[in-house]
Amino acid sequence: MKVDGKHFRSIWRERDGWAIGAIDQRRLPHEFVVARLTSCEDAAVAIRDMLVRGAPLIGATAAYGMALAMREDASDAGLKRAYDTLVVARPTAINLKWALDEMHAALAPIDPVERAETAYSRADEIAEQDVEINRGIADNGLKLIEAIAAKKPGEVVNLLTHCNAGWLATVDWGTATAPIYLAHERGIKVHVWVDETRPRNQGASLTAWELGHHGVPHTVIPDNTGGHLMQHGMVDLAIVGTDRVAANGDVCNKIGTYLKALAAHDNGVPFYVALPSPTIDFAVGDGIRDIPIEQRSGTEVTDMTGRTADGRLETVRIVPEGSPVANYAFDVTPARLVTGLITERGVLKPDRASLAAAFPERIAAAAE
Ligand SMILES: CSC[C@H]1O[C@H](OP(=O)(O)O)[C@H](O)[C@@H]1O
Repeated sequence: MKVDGKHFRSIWRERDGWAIGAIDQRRLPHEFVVARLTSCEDAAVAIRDMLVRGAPLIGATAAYGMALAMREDASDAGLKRAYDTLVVARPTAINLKWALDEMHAALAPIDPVERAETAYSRADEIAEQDVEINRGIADNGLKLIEAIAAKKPGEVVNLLTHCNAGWLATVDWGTATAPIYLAHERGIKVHVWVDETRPRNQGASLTAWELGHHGVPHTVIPDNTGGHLMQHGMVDLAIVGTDRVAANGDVCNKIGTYLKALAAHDNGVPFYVALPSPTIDFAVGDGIRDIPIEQRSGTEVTDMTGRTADGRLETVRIVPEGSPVANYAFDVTPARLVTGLITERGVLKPDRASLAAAFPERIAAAAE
């Protein structure tokens, strides 16, 4: 999307045709730094350390990581090593394994001499497919915003989102933000309550940054504010992203999503989840039981990094030395709390039958 009027994507193939450029999201919002990935290991570290993050972008990065790997070693052993290196970079977003399986399916059957070129072509396809899918999510989610706007002509449609499911979490457009950007571009008055999303602050640092640079009105709020806003009729619609949707419609997303869904359910606020179909894991029948929840370093909770009054970036500790810390990166919202799933093929009920009807080819693949 736009950064000060200039169009950017979150990841791209460099002009040299082989290195990969990506926005280093750890440096935002204070610095706009572009990283250059030149090896499979670079791609794996970028995913693990959250230089890139967000389920679809993790998938695209892994795809390009396989392409970088094929430049290094296109043998069968090299292909397996690349897959095994990348697949463990982060455990929760299913897009990582989905992309690697897509790349493996394209590369394993062919002559190693053809693998590097084929890998870059398939990775490009995965990236372009993400943009196209998210544009479809925008169209389908826009209808929900338009329906609310029609009931309150001339007034602002107030949305709430959690974490960053914006264009920074994908190759472009975002998932939860895609309908918001399209509504804004269509002249609908929207305003977004942006959950700061402790401990990594993806909302405060990333969603606020991208909405601001695209000119979308928004307000950053502490994570615990959403319920109060919903009680007072200040949220018309909640839209979040997801890292994995189980076949039964359970939704895994950034920690705190479940609590927001409970508040929305209690206050009759529509709670939608926006996702591209690669985020659906038909192999998982029960999200709460089966989806692995990543636990990250405690320093993400004990420390905070920000800009000092004189412009320096500093990290400070906010938790007493010696206090134990737990850092669960995701939680699972049961399908019963989800109003609908906004996908590229329409807005679906969060249940097995609806997902299978919309994506029969994915059911067949999961059964193989
Ligand atoms: C469109 S997927 C975005 C999804 O990914 C985020 O997690 P992380 O920043 O740890 O990669 C968060 O769960 C978002 O909803």
